[in-house]
Amino acid sequence: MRKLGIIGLGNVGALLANLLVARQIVDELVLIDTNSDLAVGLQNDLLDGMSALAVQPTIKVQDYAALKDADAVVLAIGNAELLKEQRFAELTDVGKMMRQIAPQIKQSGFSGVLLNLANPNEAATAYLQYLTELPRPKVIGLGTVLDTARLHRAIADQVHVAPSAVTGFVYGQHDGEAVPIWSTFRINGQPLEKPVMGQKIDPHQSEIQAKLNGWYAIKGQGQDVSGMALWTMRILQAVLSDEQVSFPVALYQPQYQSYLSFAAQLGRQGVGNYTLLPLRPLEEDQLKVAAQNIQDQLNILLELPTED
Ligand SMILES: NC(=O)c1ccc[n+]([C@@H]2O[C@H](COP(=O)([O-])OP(=O)(O)OC[C@H]3O[C@@H](n4cnc5c(N)ncnc54)[C@H](O)[C@@H]3O)[C@@H](O)[C@H]2O)c1
Repeated sequence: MRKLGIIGLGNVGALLANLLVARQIVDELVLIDTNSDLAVGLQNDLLDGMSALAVQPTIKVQDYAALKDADAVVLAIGNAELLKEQRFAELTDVGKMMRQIAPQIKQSGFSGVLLNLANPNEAATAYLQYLTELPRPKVIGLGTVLDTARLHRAIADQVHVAPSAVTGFVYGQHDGEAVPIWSTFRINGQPLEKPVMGQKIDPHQSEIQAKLNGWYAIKGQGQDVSGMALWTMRILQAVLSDEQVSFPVALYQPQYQSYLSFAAQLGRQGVGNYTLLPLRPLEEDQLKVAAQNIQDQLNILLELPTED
């Protein structure tokens, strides 16, 4: 029995619910939003379409208690409108939303994996862990998973290979101090320095192109939710099937004493073994800067006035 919850049913949460149902990777789905009409509307829309599917999950709405035995809960709350102002504009709004949600998650007795999609991702994930008091390995964020996928695609495009032929991680801070760990990047197992079919990779050009591709998504559609929803599905599958595959999610990294995007094996336990690759001194310095930025944002959340 695969049971998942989604809290926040805006652009991201609704798309994710549709994908989970259509791809038939969930048996029970719990949908929650402060806007009850939205939750009931999405439930009815999904139920109308589901008779076309061989596997039909049960869908509950607005029921925190039903999260008790969920394998994972995704937090897709936020305020997409604020993103038009600047990339970290959601910080205090997301903090206030989490304050309202966390006690209800706690009260439900939920003990699965909590996956945060809200931004600023690493700081908000740290705050969520603080509020829910769930064990740190159980509270993760999407982190730099999408930044990593974008960079794989940009590198692959330069030398005309499939993005899946490219491996390597971006660490640090999603949308902020993202740090490509160049020493970990490979194309079909070969380091980036080695030409592919006689063509040499320009890593910095691919970094610029990856950012540009993300910008095109937002400029054209006003949002970049498809990549995010599909990678969220990928993480959920790793958790549900206890895959123990490494992804650069937002997690607590003891070496930096902070939540940070860093690769670790994911499975039903949440974070398993960290993927400890040798980092260059410059990369370590950049990660320290990212950890400090995240801590500064977390401090703002920790100091939010209680009456809000
Ligand atoms: N990591 C990425 O690449 C990436 C990409 C796109 C969006 N995001 C982030 O995902 C989050 C969601 O984005 P979106 O576009 O779906 O936002 P949205 O504004 O469309 O939806 C947010 C939803 O959260 C609900 N909500 C607000 N407070 C709540 C509460 N206390 N309890 C339950 N529900 C509540 C709202 O009613 C709304 O339906 C944002 O933080 C956004 O920045 C991240």
